[in-house]
Amino acid sequence: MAKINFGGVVEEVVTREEFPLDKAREVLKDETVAIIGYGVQGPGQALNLRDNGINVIIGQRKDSKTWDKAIADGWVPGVTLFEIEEAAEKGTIIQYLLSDAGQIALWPTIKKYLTPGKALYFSHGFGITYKEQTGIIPPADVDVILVAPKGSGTSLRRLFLAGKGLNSSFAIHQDATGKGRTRAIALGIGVGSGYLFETDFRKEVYSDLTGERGTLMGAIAGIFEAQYNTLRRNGHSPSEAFNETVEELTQSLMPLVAENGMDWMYANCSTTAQRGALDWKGRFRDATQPVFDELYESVASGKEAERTIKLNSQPDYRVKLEAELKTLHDSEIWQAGQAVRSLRPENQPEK
Ligand SMILES: NC(=O)C1=CN([C@@H]2O[C@H](COP(=O)(O)OP(=O)(O)OC[C@H]3O[C@@H](n4cnc5c(N)ncnc54)[C@H](O)[C@@H]3O)[C@@H](O)[C@H]2O)C=CC1
Ligand SMILES: CC(=O)[C@](C)(O)C(=O)O
Ligand SMILES: [Mg+2]
Ligand SMILES: [Mg+2]
Repeated sequence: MAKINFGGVVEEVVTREEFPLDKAREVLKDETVAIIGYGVQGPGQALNLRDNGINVIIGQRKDSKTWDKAIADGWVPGVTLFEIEEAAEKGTIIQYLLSDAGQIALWPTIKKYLTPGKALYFSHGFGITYKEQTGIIPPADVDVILVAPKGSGTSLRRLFLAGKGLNSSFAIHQDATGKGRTRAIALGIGVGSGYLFETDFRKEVYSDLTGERGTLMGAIAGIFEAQYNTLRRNGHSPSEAFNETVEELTQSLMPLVAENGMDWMYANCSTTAQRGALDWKGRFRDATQPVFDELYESVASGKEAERTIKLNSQPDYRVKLEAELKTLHDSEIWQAGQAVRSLRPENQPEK
């Protein structure tokens, strides 16, 4: 493992340099990787592994939209695309990439195919960590490993095609064969990760649930709405409010942060902006800190898992979820956004 200094803390991580793709191919050459579920992570990981020369098959319900999507992506029924049980039987490594609620529902089925020496792979610490609630307790004679790409399966695939990659965490819950660790790292490299950092299943799920409920998705949407509302209530147009809240952030400022950090983004803004941002940053931190602490507590106590399982296991969960997403879609801020995006130069018809 490479020792890298992360802001003064030295961590041991796996880089693509020390664990190149050739090594991953060598480790996995006799394995059949069965990807169970073809939702968001499934396609991203499966296609990257396939393009990297790993032997991959897909397990997916036949009467589903994603079965057709798998065919469109080049998976062949009876050759590389199977019903879930058949794929689970054929796989030596089972990548369990159903939704977290789906994993609970299908566990009794999948468990049957976990014969000694196989590996069970997750991209989330959820099922194992909250085992009292999920009932997912693998047999002792299989490897139980995790690789969790830090981002959407859609980005995992897009970045791979662009010659880039997302970073992933990896973890070993059980190394029954003694090959578990190498299997996990090889798969992490194979799915197209940037570098890999080690974690455990509990830390993975605690950080993941906090991140997506927090700055990555929940907090950012909430803070967008709050600022947008303030501007609108004070007479600003949707155009002005949206540009000043979202468009400028995604189009101009966050790419600068991604490239070279927050201080560099600040340095490329006016001294007026820098003065104000430095003055207000602490206020926002202090106002949200209690919310983040409450969120972490809700994750660690299992409350978030309980709510997710309960709501996502209801037969009509998709209808309800889609209604909520539609409300978000139809809200003024995101409708204004649609209009703003349509006016981007690259979205204008060529003259
Ligand atoms: N969405 C993402 O980009 C990320 C997801 N993850 C993790 O990866 C895993 C998979 O997540 P997603 O790809 O988002 O899943 P998803 O919500 O897209 O569902 C994946 C598949 O599960 C199938 N499914 C759901 N319930 C089922 C059931 N009862 N029986 C049979 N099939 C069922 C669906 O047909 C779909 O093909 C989860 O553990 C998630 O936390 C990790 C990192 C990012
Ligand atoms: C994309 C990702 O890693 C998330 C936000 O944690 C998820 O989709 O669960
Ligand atoms: Mg995540
Ligand atoms: Mg997540």
